[in-house]
This record gives sequence, structure tokens and C-alpha cells, in this order.
Amino acid sequence: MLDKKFSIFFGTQTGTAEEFAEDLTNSLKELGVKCSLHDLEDYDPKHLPSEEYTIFIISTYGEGEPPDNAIDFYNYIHDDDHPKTYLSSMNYTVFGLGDSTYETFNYCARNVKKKFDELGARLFFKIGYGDDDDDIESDFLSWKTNLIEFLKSSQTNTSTKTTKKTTTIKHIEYEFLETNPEKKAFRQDNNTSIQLEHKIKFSKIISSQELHTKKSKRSAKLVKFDISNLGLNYNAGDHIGIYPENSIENVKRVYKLLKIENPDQVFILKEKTKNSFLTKYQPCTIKEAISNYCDLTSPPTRILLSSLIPYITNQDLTKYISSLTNLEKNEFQDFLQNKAHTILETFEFFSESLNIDLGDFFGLCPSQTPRFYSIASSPLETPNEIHIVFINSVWYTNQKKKYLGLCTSFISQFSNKDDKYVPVFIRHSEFRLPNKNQIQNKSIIMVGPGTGFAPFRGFIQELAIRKKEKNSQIGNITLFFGCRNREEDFILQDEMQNAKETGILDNLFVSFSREQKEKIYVQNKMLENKQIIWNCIRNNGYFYICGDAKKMAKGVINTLFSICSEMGGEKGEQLFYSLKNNKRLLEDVW
Ligand SMILES: Cc1cc2nc3c(=O)[nH]c(=O)nc-3n(C[C@H](O)[C@H](O)[C@H](O)COP(=O)(O)O)c2cc1C
Repeated sequence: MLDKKFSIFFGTQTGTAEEFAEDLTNSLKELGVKCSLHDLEDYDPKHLPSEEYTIFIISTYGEGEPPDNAIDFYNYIHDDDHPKTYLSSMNYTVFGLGDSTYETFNYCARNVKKKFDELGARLFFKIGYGDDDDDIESDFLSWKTNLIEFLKSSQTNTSTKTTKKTTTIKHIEYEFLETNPEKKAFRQDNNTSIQLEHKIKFSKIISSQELHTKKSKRSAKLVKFDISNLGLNYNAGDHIGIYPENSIENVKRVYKLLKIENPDQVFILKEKTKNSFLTKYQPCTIKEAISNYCDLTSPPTRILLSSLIPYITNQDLTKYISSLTNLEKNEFQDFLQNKAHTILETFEFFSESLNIDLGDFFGLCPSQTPRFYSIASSPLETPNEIHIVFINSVWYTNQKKKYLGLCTSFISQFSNKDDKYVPVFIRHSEFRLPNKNQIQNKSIIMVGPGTGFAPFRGFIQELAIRKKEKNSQIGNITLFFGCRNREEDFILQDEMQNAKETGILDNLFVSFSREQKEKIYVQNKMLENKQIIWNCIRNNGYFYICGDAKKMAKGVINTLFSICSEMGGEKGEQLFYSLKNNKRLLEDVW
């Protein structure tokens, strides 16, 4: 089969599937296989029937939805008009990226497979499922190894030449320019007129407000963005994607690594690299490229480590990298915990033996990825603003080395005075209030502890306006909120209490997990108020959950099931199982 021509497609939200697809393409090319790589967003799916061998690497987002760049493709294959033999000439395999914490584990890959089968396509190699709750890269690499072994073993045409893996360095050429004639740079403070990718806009940060009290050791922020005249339409419940900027300390570390003396120098890469930003927004200055287009802070992947090998001059280090990139988890984990926790630290760790220049660095370093936040406002209340709420993330390695979340620490530092413009875009979500007709006399229950309250702040703003409308007959509205301690992290308490006092919320139940010996969570408050929950469910109401996927959302769903079962017996259980399909149980969890 190595003599066949393969088309490899990726569907990705945050770049992992793209990295895997590129790696597979490189591995197949090294074997001498003819293959082409396609972003599903740029591919016209009408060409699918003429494809012979295809490989789809695709992630799942939202609640079992395809990632943004695969939506058109996904809708196209699900079009009812295709005949049953539509893809009968196509052979395919799929590697899905998902997270087993979600009930909708790898839905998108599974649905693509189901649809391809229905349309007559032939699965030529078993589908792989990667689990981001464990070690998704190792899932992918084992699937890839098996795929390559399979392709080799089913080789019929012995005359196919396989090229030997070569270690010759392929330098990425670049050129310095006197000026920046096209002014294409992605981020230009104060200038919203430059051409960006269609959906990305520069939005000004209006304010950043601390929400925890001084007694709290943590920090949570309410940040407001100005979107007036940007043409960004959003609904309460949607997400905002934000492109963070690398800290100046990290940017200076790259100057040191690459011995850059004049970071304001304008340059252009002479060829396409995997860094899609550089391809789109060149020419730009070295500083702009390192600050905005490079992911310096994610953990390195084994794929990134392997790609450094040709540039390493020390044989022992080359062997060391090879040992890290085989699938032994412990050695790789030890590298991440004790030697290099981020991509920048990886470059630094090998720097003495790493023979790379500016062009190579941009060829090797992955693109910066957007961070997504649940919008915490309603356009009915603030049409010219988008609000978000987040915890400033901090974590430590086993060695107690401290790391700050890139995007949260980047946004937190600005206020109105700073005139800071940030590239943002909207990701529409299905997590939204029922429309006018659906909501008549229906109850709504919202469970959102901590920053999981974010979308419900937007819902409450919207309900306040909807309740004032003529003939509006909305049922009971209940909010379950939870935090550690009322004196530390009861965020936006005034707003919640005001909503209760003014009758927008009929019920507000708050659990404080650390005010007493035993932990009290939102689930406990749900059990205490099971009659309200059961009334909502049996009368076709809506149940929303936002926040932590791993423990909270699972716990809340289990509690909801036990309430339905206890209050309604077998019928109650059936009702519970129908909630998801009827879109009356909605989750925005991470
Ligand atoms: C907001 C959010 C929603 C997600 N929803 C799902 C889901 O419904 N099912 C699933 O299997 N994985 C889900 N995932 C996990 C991603 O599919 C997984 O992290 C994957 O590796 C991302 O790949 P990408 O970077 O190529 O988009 C979700 C992740 C996030 C952040």
C-alpha cells in the first residue's frame, strides 16, 4: 500500500490534531509515500469521492461537536442528499482526539466513521482514539506505528522505493527587510484597521476587577472587553477566543537563545512553515513574531523533541532525545517535571548543542493557540461589551517551580488606562437559554460553582430583560453556586443576591466547601432541594451545568440521576436519559 497516494486531513480547535497530522505526513514522506496534508477548512469536500486513500485526524469539542475548522466538512458529509454509494471509491481511516472525562468521548471521530460507512467508504485500517485525560500523544504515536507497520506489511508492489530517514538539516531561509511595507503584523496596539483573518478582531480591555477578597490566597478576575463597532455578534453562553501575548521575560529569553541584537528588525521567512501565523502575517518584526505567534509555554511534545534531533550536535543528547521519544512514559514525565516544563525551557535545555538560527526556530516552534472563556455577559444588557470571569491559574512542578497561566496573567495586568487591544473572536455555542416559545412556563436550573457561574451571569442578565417583556411567563429560576468560603471567594455575591431580591432568581442555593469540617458541595445542596429539581425535570424544564468536567460535572450528573430515580422511579430514570437528546440538559465544562 506504500505505493498509494494518501490525503491526510486535520480537524482541530487548539492545534493538537494539526501537529499529529503533520507528524504523520512527515513519517509517510520519509518512507517515500506520496501524501498531501489538508486543513479541513480549506478543503472542498465535493472532492472526497475522487480520493482513493484518506486519513482523518480530528478532535471533538463542545458537547460532542466537531472543531470549528471541520464544521463545513462535517455538515457536508451529513447532508441527506448523498447516495449510499457516494464514497464507495474511498478508503479511509480515522484517528480521533478526545477526552474520556466527557460523556461524548470522541463523538466527532465516531460520527465521521459512521457516516463514511453509510456512504460506502472502506475502512482500510482500524480507527484510533486518543484520550487527552491520559497521554494522548502516546495514543497517537502507537496508532501511527501500527498504521505504518500495516502499510509496510500490505506492500504489494515491491518496486516502491522507501527513502531512508535522513538527518540532513533543512534550514528555513529568511530575509531581513528595511521596512515593513505591508504592515501585516497580527497585533498592533491602537490600530484596528489592519486586515486580520476574517473572524479575529482587536478588542480593547476596559477594566480588570479582582473578585476574591484579601483573605483569599487565590485571585479571580472579572475582565471587560470593548466590542463597539467590531461587528462581533454574541449570545449569552457563547465563548470568546483570546490570543495571549508572551511575557516580555520569555521573549527576551528567546532573544538570548537566538543571539538576537535587534528585535525590531523586520524579516520574512522565504518558505511556508507549520507556524500558520507566520505564513499569514508576514513580514513583521522579530519581536512581534516571538511575542505573538509562538507557543513558548505549553509542555513540549515528543513530536517536538524528535524534530530537534537533526539540529543537535552532541551524539549523547541525540540518543537521550531518542530515548525520551519512545513510548516509555516515566522517562518523558521525568524530563517534563525536572528538566524542561515548557517549549521555551526545552530549547534552552538543549541550547549548547542546538544549531538553529532564526528561521529554524520559527520552523520548529509551534504556533500560539487561542484560549477560550465562557462569556459572562448578555448582549441584551451590554451590547458593546463582552465580560469574562476567570481564576488566575498557577501551578507547580514536583520541584515546586511556579508557573502562571499565560492568558490569564496576560489579560489580568491591563486596565482602561493601558489602551491595550487584544485579538479576540467568538465561538458560538449551543449552551444558551431556550427561546421565547420554548421557555413559556418552563423552569430553569443552573449549577455553576466558582467561575462556572460565568455564563449564568449572562443568563441572569438576559432573564431580567426577558421577564419584563409583555406576556412573559417564565417558570422558576434556580441557581446553585459553590465556593470555598463566603469571606474569600464568594465571587459576584452582590449580583447573585440582587437577582434573588429582585425576583429574577426564585432560588439561590450556595454551598461553602471549606467552612466546616466535612466538605459541602453543590451536589449536597441539590439533594437538599430535590423537590425543586424534580419539579423542573418532570415539567420539561432545563438543566444547565458549567465548570470543572472531571469531578463537579460528573458528581452533579450522578446526583441528578439519583434524584430522578428516587422521585420518579423507572419513569424518572427514563426522563433523565431523555434529557440530553431533548437538549434540556446542557453542559459547558472543561
Ligand atoms: C471546551 C472543551 C470541550 C471538549 N469537548 C469534548 C467532547 O465533547 N468530547 C471529547 O471526547 N473531547 C472533548 N474535548 C477534549 C478535546 O477533544 C481534546 O483536548 C483534544 O486533544 C483537542 O485537540 P485539538 O487541539 O486538535 O483541538 C473538549 C475540550 C475542551 C477544551
